[in-house]
Amino acid sequence: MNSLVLQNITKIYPNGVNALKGVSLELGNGMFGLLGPNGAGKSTLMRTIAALQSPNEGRIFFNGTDTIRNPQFMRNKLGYLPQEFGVYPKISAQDLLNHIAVLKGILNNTERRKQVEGLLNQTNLYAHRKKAVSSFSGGMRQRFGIALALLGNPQLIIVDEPTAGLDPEERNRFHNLLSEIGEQIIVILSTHIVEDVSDLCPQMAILNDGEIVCRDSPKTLMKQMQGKVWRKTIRKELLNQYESSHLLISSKLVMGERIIHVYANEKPGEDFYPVSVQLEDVYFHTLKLQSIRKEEVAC
Ligand SMILES: Nc1ncnc2c1ncn2[C@@H]1O[C@H](COP(=O)(O)OP(=O)(O)OP(=O)(O)O)[C@@H](O)[C@H]1O
Repeated sequence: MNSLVLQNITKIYPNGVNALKGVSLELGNGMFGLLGPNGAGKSTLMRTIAALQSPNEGRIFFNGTDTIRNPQFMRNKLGYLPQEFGVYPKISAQDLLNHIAVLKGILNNTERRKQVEGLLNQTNLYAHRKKAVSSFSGGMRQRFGIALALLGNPQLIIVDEPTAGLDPEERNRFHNLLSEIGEQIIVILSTHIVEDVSDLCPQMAILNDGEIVCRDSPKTLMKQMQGKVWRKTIRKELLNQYESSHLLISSKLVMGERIIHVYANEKPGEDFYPVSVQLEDVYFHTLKLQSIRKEEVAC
């Protein structure tokens, strides 16, 4: 069993942005979802875990080794699929994988060929192995990114915003791929897409404004809110009114109708109906409570 322990990670960029404010987390094998809005600090945290940048304070242990003091230990064990890959060279998928495998220290030809072919198969790219990665679709690039990340049998995989921009079919394929690899090692999935976490991750945390504001299993979090989320269809001009009189956690258009979800211990009024709680309710409720707390502190 692998273990990743973060203790009190703080990151302040040179421009003064305090992107992480004392983040502590403990993870074991399996898929872990790190959910948070844009700017919450997810990529900063992923880059810090990946030993691509140092925190100002705090410690990180992977399988007992301090990886801030010994970043190479982490780099040898890590597969990282960053949010943006930059520009791919115009060489074939197979050649690029082969090249990176050499850089990762897989020098034995037979072993390298076996890994490269295995990964092209696993990511469903074998038929496209001779094509340039620069000609791949978004979904194929993401799967190729996973193949790159898996070279060298890493013990920890970090995927940062992997499904943004993928169509539903590619997203599904990508999910299947991730869940296949997620059992024997630690996989951290950093995303602002709630469904990615609810579909894939038995454990999760919400990061908001540089702080972990909740950490549990999606199941437990949803269960805690069961019976306390209510739905109502309203006229759109009444939205502000409901916002000031209820703890409104979300409002969206469904087939042209404005549907609101509110949090309340008891039925909050006429025409409200109980909702089968989804992770999205947990997420928006958590963010809403945070913003209320911040407003109270500011007053
Ligand atoms: N290199 C940097 N220098 C200065 N500030 C930065 C740098 N990288 C990120 N930030 C700032 O740190 C905060 C957290 O950014 P980060 O990219 O980690 O968040 P995120 O949750 O990954 O968001 P997104 O999903 O939009 O990428 C933001 O305010 C961002 O502007």
